[in-house]
Amino acid sequence: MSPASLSVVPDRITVRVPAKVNLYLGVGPLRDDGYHELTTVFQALSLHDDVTVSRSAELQVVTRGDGAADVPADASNLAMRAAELLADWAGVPASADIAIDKTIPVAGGMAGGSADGAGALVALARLWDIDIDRESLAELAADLGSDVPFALHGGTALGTGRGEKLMPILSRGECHWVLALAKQGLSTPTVFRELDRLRENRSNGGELDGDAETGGPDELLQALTSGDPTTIAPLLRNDLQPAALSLAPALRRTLRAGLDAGALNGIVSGSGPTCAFLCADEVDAVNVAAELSGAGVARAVRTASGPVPGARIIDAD
Ligand SMILES: C[C@@](CO)(OP(=O)(O)O)[C@H](O)COP(=O)(O)OP(=O)(O)OC[C@H]1O[C@@H](n2ccc(N)nc2=O)[C@H](O)[C@@H]1O
Ligand SMILES: Nc1ncnc2c1ncn2[C@@H]1O[C@H](COP(=O)(O)OP(=O)(O)O)[C@@H](O)[C@H]1O
Repeated sequence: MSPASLSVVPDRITVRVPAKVNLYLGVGPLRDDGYHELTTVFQALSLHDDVTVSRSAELQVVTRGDGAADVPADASNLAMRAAELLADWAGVPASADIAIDKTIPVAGGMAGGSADGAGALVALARLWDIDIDRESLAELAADLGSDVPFALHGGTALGTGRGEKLMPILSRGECHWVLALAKQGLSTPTVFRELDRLRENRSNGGELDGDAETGGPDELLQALTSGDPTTIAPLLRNDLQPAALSLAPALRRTLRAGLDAGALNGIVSGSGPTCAFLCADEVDAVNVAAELSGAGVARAVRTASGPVPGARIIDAD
């Protein structure tokens, strides 16, 4: 046997996967399949979950770290669903121990569950020695959830369809963020439903705060090529924000506190309730984070930067 054919498949693999923030989230009408048509600009952030897989006779998952108690340990865990989906695709038995180390807030609008699904796909493809091309992996990811393909992709990308169709975006420099984590999560489908309700209300003569009829993300895409945070900041937009604020009104105070602390701009991250503040540079981000912590408007405050790469193996033995 030649040395090459002895190529070793590791028994234990760790994949690191980033959280995301939507710099732009345009929500179109509700489709017949229950999803909304989106135009979104994702950025992957330096806040991550680590997914470690190792050999086992069964398939099981354990979650540790921030919010672990709120993550299901059964077949509904996105990492377990990823394992079943990949095993099915490859025709191999779905057996592995999966350990998730969470830093991404659960139900926080930062795609933590999606990150774990993407991480499990990448880690298990290696553990089970499955030869799968990027395109097929992205298709499996899209089956798991609208945000999962971006967790594989990372960087900065334009998402269309229900968010699963991706195009990389040219962006220069680094964005420095402060993240205000909330005590309680928000359910993504509930927030989309609330937006539909508010829009229905508006069409009957009511007002929908912050749902301005503006153009697409072209100006933001242009600003991202300049890499200047002061140009990017006023172009941040999230159509889900009025719905998240309607369900969690206390977030208005959080957003105000971030601006008072010196952030260039603040938005609800995706379906919320995490609030993301763009800062001028790393030093400003540390100062804003310190002041925001003191304001008592968040469960925890973190700093993060982006863009960072998507799901990648960081350890294998
Ligand atoms: C809102 C966003 C913005 O990036 O992320 P989060 O803030 O939740 O992380 C995403 O669209 C969430 O993506 P993801 O969390 O993968 O959602 P999915 O599992 O695909 O869908 C969960 C539910 O959200 C609603 N949904 C999701 C995506 C979409 N384009 N339209 C929708 O209406 C549907 O009710 C769907 O049944
Ligand atoms: N591995 C996982 N990590 C976090 N949540 C998960 C996971 N698997 C399933 N879930 C479920 O998905 C829901 C949404 O979680 P998450 O992806 O963290 O939030 P969001 O969709 O707001 O970004 C959670 O409330 C939880 O019930």
